Amino acid sequence: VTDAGTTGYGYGLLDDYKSLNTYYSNGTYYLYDVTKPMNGVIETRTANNGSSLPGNYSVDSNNAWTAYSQAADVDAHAYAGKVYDYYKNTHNRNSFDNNGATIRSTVHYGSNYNNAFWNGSQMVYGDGDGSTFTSLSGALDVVAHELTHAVTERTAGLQYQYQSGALNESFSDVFGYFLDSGDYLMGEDVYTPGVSGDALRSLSNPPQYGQPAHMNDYINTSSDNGGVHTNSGIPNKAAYNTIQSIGKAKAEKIYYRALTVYLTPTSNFSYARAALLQSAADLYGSGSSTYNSVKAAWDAVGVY
Ligand SMILES: O=C(O)[C@H](CCc1ccccc1)CC1(C(=O)N[C@@H](Cc2c[nH]c3ccccc23)C(=O)O)CCCC1
Ligand SMILES: [Zn+2]
Repeated sequence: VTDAGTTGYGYGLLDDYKSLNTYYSNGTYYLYDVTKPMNGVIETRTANNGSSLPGNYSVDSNNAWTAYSQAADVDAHAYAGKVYDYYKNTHNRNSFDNNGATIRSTVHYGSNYNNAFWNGSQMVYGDGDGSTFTSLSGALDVVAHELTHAVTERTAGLQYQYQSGALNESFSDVFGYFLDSGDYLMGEDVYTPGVSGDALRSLSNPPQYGQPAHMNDYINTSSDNGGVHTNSGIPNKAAYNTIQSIGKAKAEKIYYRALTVYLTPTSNFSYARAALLQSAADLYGSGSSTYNSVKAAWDAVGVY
């Protein structure tokens, strides 16, 4: 058999069956998805619990990716494909650069590594320590969060500090919701596997996980790049208010337009309000109920 795109299957971290777009070459199957338009490739690799990137391709002998040790690879690959499809089908964006850039993930990064990140070139996922986290690629909202950092980097370029950094964080959480909109929680599928119902963050109730939900409670700090993972609660709450009043379909159009057309590297919360209002006006009219709902959403968190 010559080299070819193939379809395999496997089980994710929640023991859920997933079909996989794989690649066959010379007796080995790879997590290498060649089904996207304009040669947009999605590839998944493993660091084998080391810390050198990008690591080696995840491989299998028979295209049945059923070993538990492969579950993080299966989820990273399948979820990256889902996020690719979301940006292409909903926003007509072909990968994070809108030019078919290869989407690369590396799983099994580090030892008991309780985090994940976009490093400017690729997504990287730890396996967690089994108590605080399980493998972080096991959550679609986490994968969408990381890939949205790549989109933000190529569009608004929001600097990762203070208010622009909290906006950067918020847009990643909000698009995490757009992908995984069964709840307003962030990371619930991989956070504290031994505890059900908790999460890393909540868009509907940021204070539940130690985040402010109003400008009066903005945290002035230099840690975490100026509290980017804390102060994101304020724009996250505004996004929740917006989604609740106008619905997901309109909200995702407004958020994508603000991110790709109006926001800049130094945009602050007030500028984000203006960018979202302008996007609402562009798409639905400046006197529309949609416009007024976005205005009310930001009034409610004390950002004008
Ligand atoms: O993408 C991001 O914003 C986070 C990237 C964190 C990071 C940055 C630079 C180098 C290494 C890691 C990763 C995620 C995050 O929100 N991390 C938070 C919360 C967190 C996860 N694991 C932790 C361990 C200790 C403390 C905090 C955390 C953080 O790093 O603050 C996003 C979704 C889930 C994990
Ligand atoms: Zn982030």
